[in-house]
Amino acid sequence: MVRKFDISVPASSANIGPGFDVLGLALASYLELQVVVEDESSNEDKVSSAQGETGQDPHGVTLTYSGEGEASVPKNSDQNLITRTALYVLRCNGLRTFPHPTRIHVVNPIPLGRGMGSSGAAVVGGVILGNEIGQLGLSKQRMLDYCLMIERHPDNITAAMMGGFVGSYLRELSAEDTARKEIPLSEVLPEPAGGIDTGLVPPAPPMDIGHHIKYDWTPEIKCVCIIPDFELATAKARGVLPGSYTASQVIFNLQRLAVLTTALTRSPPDAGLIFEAMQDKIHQPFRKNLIPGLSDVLANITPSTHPGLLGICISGAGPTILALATDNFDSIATEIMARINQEGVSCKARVLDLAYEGSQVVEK
Ligand SMILES: Nc1ncnc2c1ncn2[C@@H]1O[C@H](COP(=O)(O)OP(=O)(O)O)[C@@H](O)[C@H]1O
Ligand SMILES: N[C@@H](CCOP(=O)(O)O)C(=O)O
Repeated sequence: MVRKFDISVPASSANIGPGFDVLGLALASYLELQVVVEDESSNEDKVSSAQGETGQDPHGVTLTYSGEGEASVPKNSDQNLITRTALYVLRCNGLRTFPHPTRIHVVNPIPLGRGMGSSGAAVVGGVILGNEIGQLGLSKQRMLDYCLMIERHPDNITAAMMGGFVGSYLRELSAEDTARKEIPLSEVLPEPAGGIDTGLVPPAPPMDIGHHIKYDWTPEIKCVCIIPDFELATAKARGVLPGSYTASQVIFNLQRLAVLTTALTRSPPDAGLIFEAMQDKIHQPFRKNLIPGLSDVLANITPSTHPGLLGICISGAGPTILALATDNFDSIATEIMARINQEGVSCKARVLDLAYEGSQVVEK
């Protein structure tokens, strides 16, 4: 029996200024996994026979790619983030490998390492892939737990899984569950073992790690994404943040966060309110120097210089810059790009709507 299905997962923009590790917007640009499973009955330990037949992939998966990351991402199923994540989900649920043969074609429009949630989308796609391949029947809420074992900040993951404009937090866990959540990534996603199945069962996630709420969104607001032509690993951009903050820095952000989540639901949006509510003291001041031209952009492009603009922030960990706007999208993008170009960095712009629905599986 042949089963064919597509999984689509939206890009995302996290933080939106003051909501560091809290707010996420799902963006209408989708990572797509086109999956063909030719024999669903063979999901047993067939690692060695699969290896023998394909001669290449340790799990007998044919993984092909087009789009962003085509040249650079690993195509081996035990190295690729999407398939490693799916293997993690399968192994937590008593299945050792993919059914053989499995073919996966990835179409990826989300640029890697730019702050548009490429790794979050890959992790969400991988968890959904594991759920579908293993026919596990996990709910989206339970799948979020698996995602959060791999990417520990809930903002991108929740937006990519659930869609829309979301706020999320990680639940405080019991001592026992905290220990399980802190398990090193290498144990959750074991390093490639050259196809040798050690039989180890990875730690399953605690139940209900992340909670979220989906806010309304004013549909006339679009996301103008200015994407510089260089990668900034999220780990590096988290590495420049301080270990502690003053009360005034924290209060500054809390005040704005409380206003911003409702301000973005009102029509017509109040540009003066939103612009100020998108200011931040928790991450942007420390990351600014990693993005040439950003200080200039933040200081000089405002709703009074550019009607239609509502606010500007770093998208996720950067280097993409996110401008929320209701009008004049092209002129806002051109002005931001010019200031980044002045620093010798080229960039491109994309104007995106919100992805209201989040991740989806479509049977073919
Ligand atoms: N579609 C994908 N397939 C495989 N790996 C991916 C994919 N997308 C992202 N990754 C992995 O995630 C890394 C980028 O993650 P990260 O630094 O968090 O940036 P981003 O802001 O884009 O999420 C890539 O270098 C790659 O290792
Ligand atoms: N809250 C995180 C978000 C990272 O998003 P990404 O799209 O850059 O992976 C952070 O700011 O570090």
